[in-house]
Amino acid sequence: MPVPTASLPLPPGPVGLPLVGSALHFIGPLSHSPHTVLTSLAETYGPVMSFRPGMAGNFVAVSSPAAAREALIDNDAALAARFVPDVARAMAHSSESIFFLPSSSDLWRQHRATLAAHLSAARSLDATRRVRDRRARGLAESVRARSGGGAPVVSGILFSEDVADVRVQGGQLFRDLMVAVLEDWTRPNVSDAFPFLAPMDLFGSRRRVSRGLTKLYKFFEDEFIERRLDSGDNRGDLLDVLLERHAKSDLTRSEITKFFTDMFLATGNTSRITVEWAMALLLKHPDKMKEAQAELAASLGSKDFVEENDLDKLPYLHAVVKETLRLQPPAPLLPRQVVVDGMSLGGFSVPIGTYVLVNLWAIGRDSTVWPQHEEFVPERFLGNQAADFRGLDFAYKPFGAGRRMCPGLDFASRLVPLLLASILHKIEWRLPAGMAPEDVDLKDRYSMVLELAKPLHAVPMFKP
Ligand code: HEM
Repeated sequence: MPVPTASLPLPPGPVGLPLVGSALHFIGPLSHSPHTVLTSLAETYGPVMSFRPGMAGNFVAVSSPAAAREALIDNDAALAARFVPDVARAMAHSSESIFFLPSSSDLWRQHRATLAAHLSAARSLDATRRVRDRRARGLAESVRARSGGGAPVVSGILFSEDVADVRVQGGQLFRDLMVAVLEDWTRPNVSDAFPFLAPMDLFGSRRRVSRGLTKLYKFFEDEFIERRLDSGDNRGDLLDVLLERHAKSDLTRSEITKFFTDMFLATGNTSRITVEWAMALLLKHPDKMKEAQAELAASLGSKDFVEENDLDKLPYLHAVVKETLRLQPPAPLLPRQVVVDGMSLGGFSVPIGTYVLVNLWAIGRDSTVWPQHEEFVPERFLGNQAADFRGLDFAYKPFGAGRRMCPGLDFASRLVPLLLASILHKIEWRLPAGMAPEDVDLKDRYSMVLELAKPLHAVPMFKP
C-alpha cells in the first residue's frame, strides 16, 4: 500500500542562510557550474536532495539513475511544467514556447506532434537526408578550404543555423542577433533568485532580451516567413509544415516566430556543441582520434565526402559521440516543476510548486555505474545495446526521457555523427604550435548549453 506523502519527510539538503538560502553555493566562479555544485552536494546529501537558491522557491536535485527513472517516468505527468527564467518572460516568449509551456498545454502538444512527424518519422528523415548530406559536405569543404593556414579553428566552424532543420538568409546579421540574445539569456540573474525584484529588472537583462527578441522575431518574419510566402516554394521542411497549419488558422504568426526562435536559440546549439566537445576530447586523446579516422578511411576508401548512408559502417564514430554525450551532455540539468499535490521521490515528499532538476551530468559520471567514470573511453559503447538513447538504462539519458524527451533525438543522432565524420575524414587536425594534447582545456561552462569554457583551437590539414 503506498505511504501517504504527507507522512514522508522532505529531502535532505544544505541548511540555507536567511534570505539567500543556499544561493552562495552558486555565485562567483561557480555561477556557471550548477551541475558540478549539485554533484558534490549530492555526495553529502544523497541522490534526492533539496536546496533553496535565494527566494526562487524550493528545488530538488536528482542524481542517480533510479531516482531519475522515478522522476522522468513514474512522475512524468506530475512534472509537467518547467522552471521559467525571468528573461524567458520577455516579449511573453515563454507563454508560446515549446520549452516553457507545460506539457498539459494544447500548443505544446501540437508542436510536439509537428516535430514527431517531421523530425522522427522514418519517411521524413529519409526525405531530409539530402539536406543533411549537403550540409555536412559544405562543412567539410569550408574546413578543407582553411587547410594549413590562417587562424586555428574548431569552435566557431559550426553555428546553430547549420544544425537546425532549416536555413536562414542573412547569416551575419542573424548570428549577431542570436549572440546578443544568448549573452543575456544565459547570464545568472538576480531576478531569478529573488523573484520579488523581477519587476525592477535590476540587471536590465529582460529589457535587453526584449530588444534582441524584437529584432529576431522581425528577422524571422521578414527573411524567413515572408520570403518563403513570396517565393511560393514548398520545400516540405518545418517552415512549410507550420505555414500550412497557419493557413488553416491552427497557428498564429507569433507562435511560428517563437517556435523558430526556440529552434535556433537552443536546439541547434546542442548539436553544435556536441561536435565541438567530441573534437576537444579527440584532440586530447590522439589515439582515439586515430582510431576514428582509421575507421573512416577503411570504410570510405577513396570516397571524398561522408554521407549519411555511410554511418552504419562507423561503429567507433558512434561510440565517440555516445561517450561525448555521457561526459558532456549539452543539457546537463533537466528542469521540471511539480504541478500536483502528493508527489514523492526516493521516499521523500516533493510538494507542489517544487522545481526538480535531473542532473544528467552527475548520472553520466556516477562511479558506481560507469567504470573509469572520468575517462574518455568510447570503447565502452561498442556493441553495447543497453546504452541506447531510448533504452531502459537510466544511467544514460543525454536526450532526457518521458513525454518531454528531446523531439530532435532521431534527427540529432543522424546529424551529429555525420558532421563529426565530415570534419575527420581526410583531415588531420594539428594543435597550435607549442600545444600538447594534455594542454587541451576541457573545462566547461553552463549557459544555455554546456559549452567549452575556452574556445577550442586546432589547424586542419587536408589529406586528399
Ligand atoms: C546532440 C543533440 C541534442 C541533445 C543532446 C538534446 C538534448 C535535449 C534534452 C536533454 C532535452 C530536455 C529533455 C527533457 O526535459 O527530458 C531536449 C529538449 C528539446 N530538444 Fe533536444 N537535444 C539535441 C538536439 C535537438 C535538435 C536537433 C532539436 C530539433 C531540431 C531538438 C529539439 C528539442 C526541443 C524542441 C526540446 C524541448 C522539448 C520539450 O520541452 O517538450 N533537440 N533536448
